[in-house]
Amino acid sequence: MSIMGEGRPVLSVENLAVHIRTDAGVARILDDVTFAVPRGGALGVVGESGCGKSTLLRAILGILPRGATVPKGAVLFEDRDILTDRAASARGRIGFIPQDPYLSLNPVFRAGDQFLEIMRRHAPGSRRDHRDTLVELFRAVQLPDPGGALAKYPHQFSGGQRQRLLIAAALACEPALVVADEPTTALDVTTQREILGLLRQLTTERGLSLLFVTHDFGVLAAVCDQVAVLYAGRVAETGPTRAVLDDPQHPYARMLLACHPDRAVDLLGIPGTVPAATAQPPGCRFHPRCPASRADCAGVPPPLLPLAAGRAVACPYHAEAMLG
Ligand SMILES: Nc1ncnc2c1ncn2[C@@H]1O[C@H](COP(=O)(O)OP(=O)(O)OP(=O)(O)O)[C@@H](O)[C@H]1O
Repeated sequence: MSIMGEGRPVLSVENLAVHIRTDAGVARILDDVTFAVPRGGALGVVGESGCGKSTLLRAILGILPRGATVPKGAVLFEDRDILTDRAASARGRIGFIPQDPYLSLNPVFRAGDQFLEIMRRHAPGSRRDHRDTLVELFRAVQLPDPGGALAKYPHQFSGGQRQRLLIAAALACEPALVVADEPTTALDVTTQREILGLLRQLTTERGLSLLFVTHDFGVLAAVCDQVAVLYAGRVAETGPTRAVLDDPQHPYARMLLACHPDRAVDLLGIPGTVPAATAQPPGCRFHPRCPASRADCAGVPPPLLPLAAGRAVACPYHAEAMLG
């Protein structure tokens, strides 16, 4: 079922569960996660530290850590399950923008050589074609002296310029989907705003779909038209970003937004903590912290219930909770 938009989504995560065996028991990191990235749209996954954002990205990129199992679910990229269908390998078709531009470039290779090597492996065309594409992309991401940038080493760029380089690299193989992991966390606020504007502009101009992971509602609102709010490895709420931010339905989303309407996501000051992945409570994983919880919230985990206008909420009592 597509809950996010019309037409066939470029990426559909369906009922995904990811477990990792640890010395402390099985970490049930993701459970029944369902959302879709509409073709040409931008979906943000937002949640507190430890809610499973990185694990979700790893599943989508096919790089789950050793010991991880997927007891349930599918990750459909252009209609093929990239978890089980090796031929559906998404390499080159999913561009990835990592969190930290300082750690993500090899310091001993020139920028051009690093990216040309990736393109040699994943993009059709000659080295000359790839060079032309890169220079065009360096111009598109507004790097000074796009031609000269090919010959520079990473330390010769500023932090913001390195993030521009990585955006160019993510677009180099003409991906259908760009996945970004908090790509502006390491940057100052002004540079952050510029990079987010650029990312939004480039993905819109090129008709690309974007999956954006963040812990920051302000960043989410600047980039994404759809949102999935994660809590302890489950989707609490999904829908159009503006509607969810203006009128959240899940008690967790409401409490988060009441704390920090346009800043980082965390529930500091609200009793309890995010449960450890090896000790998830039964039923609704938020119920021990939820002021509206009832006895049956500790029973069966609540599924996402469709609401009007493309929204869905994993709380059968959301309407009553609104009154409380
Ligand atoms: N390899 C692993 N082995 C055991 N537990 C893990 C492993 N990787 C992650 N976890 C646990 O899974 C949960 C989710 O972790 P994950 O890194 O996916 O969250 P996150 O939302 O990306 O957090 P952050 O924003 O802090 O990076 C956490 O409780 C974490 O401790």
